Amino acid sequence: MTQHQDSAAADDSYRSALPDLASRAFGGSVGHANDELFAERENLVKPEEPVFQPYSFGHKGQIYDGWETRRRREPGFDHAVVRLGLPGLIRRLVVDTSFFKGNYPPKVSVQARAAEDHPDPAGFDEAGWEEILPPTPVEGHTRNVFDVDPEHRYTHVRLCMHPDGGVARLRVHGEPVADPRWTSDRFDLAALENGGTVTGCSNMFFSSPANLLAPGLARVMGEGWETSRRRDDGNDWVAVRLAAVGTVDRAELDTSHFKGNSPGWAALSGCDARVSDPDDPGSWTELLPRTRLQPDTRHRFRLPVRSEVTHVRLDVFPDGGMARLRLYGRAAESGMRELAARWFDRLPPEHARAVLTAEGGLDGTAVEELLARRPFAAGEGLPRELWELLEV
Ligand SMILES: NC(=O)NC(NC(N)=O)C(=O)[O-]
Repeated sequence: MTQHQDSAAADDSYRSALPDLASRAFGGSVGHANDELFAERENLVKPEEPVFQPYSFGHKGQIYDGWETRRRREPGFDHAVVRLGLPGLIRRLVVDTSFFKGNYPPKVSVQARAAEDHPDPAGFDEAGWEEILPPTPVEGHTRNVFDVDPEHRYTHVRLCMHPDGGVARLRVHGEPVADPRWTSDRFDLAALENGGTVTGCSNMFFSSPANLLAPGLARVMGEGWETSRRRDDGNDWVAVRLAAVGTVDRAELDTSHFKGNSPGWAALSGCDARVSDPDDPGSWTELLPRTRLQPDTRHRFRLPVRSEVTHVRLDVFPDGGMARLRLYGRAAESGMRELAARWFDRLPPEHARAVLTAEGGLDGTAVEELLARRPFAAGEGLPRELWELLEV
């Protein structure tokens, strides 16, 4: 684990660019806290930055935009359980104590676990938590950043304050890992929740291109991707690595909320990085020719070209903003095997045993043999027998 504060954290561009798996914007939820007398646990995962108004008192005391417990008079620690909106590999924790100056916790710790189905977070047994950040001192009114590298795919995290106090936000940056049992024949190969990721863009002055791949509809312009006004002859673009190699046959280009700043036109192209270099402009094939767009509209296009691609590039002309980009299609068999292996390899052993026994009906010996064969992602992907067993 490495701990640092803002400026050093910004240097690690890989971790900085990862989505916040806990964010409410992706469906994260704080399902349980042992105490929240001063300020509600739900504030922990709000996507917006915390705010503070001095001398604002409610019935319980000063109002804080965070999770705050009462002063503890007995031994112990306070804890809040977050269900990740996007289960995945956790790579950075941000314990943001903004505005908590005389009431921040001297130490925090974080545990994680992987749960099947939808258990009540108040009923989790103590034994199922794996520690990903041991009790560690934090500063008040500070974004306390911890880079971590746990091996497993987790669905829940627990923030502990030792012994008590208040935290404004908990950010859990990481790589989403899709559960292949929830993909269908045709699915959105670009979606963040399926494992799609932005690999580059020309400009992100007003808002991040990662928003294009977020679940659901954008509620406001700020929840999409917006570039600054271009004053040259070029055009803006974003490149996406798909969740799996496959063919894209439908695209949705959603300019909702972009009324005075929608692009005039857009085009899509694809590249198969298994056989050609995405950095070479000659590697890209047209999927959707340059097409007129309307402001504030969910455009749907059928794409005639059906070659297998690993990356898709959206060009907008000349600049502007877009709420969502959806790229529906079919994963190639090799792509699906790899996607499934990425998930299976990272299941904590107990979770993998539960999945194989419940869904696959395998006996104990067969289960242990399969676990001993991990990792599958480095080779051919998840073997067909397992694939069929799990009805992926
Ligand atoms: N002035 C305070 O912030 N006091 C207390 N907290 C709230 N929210 O009033 C406390 O004791 O931690």
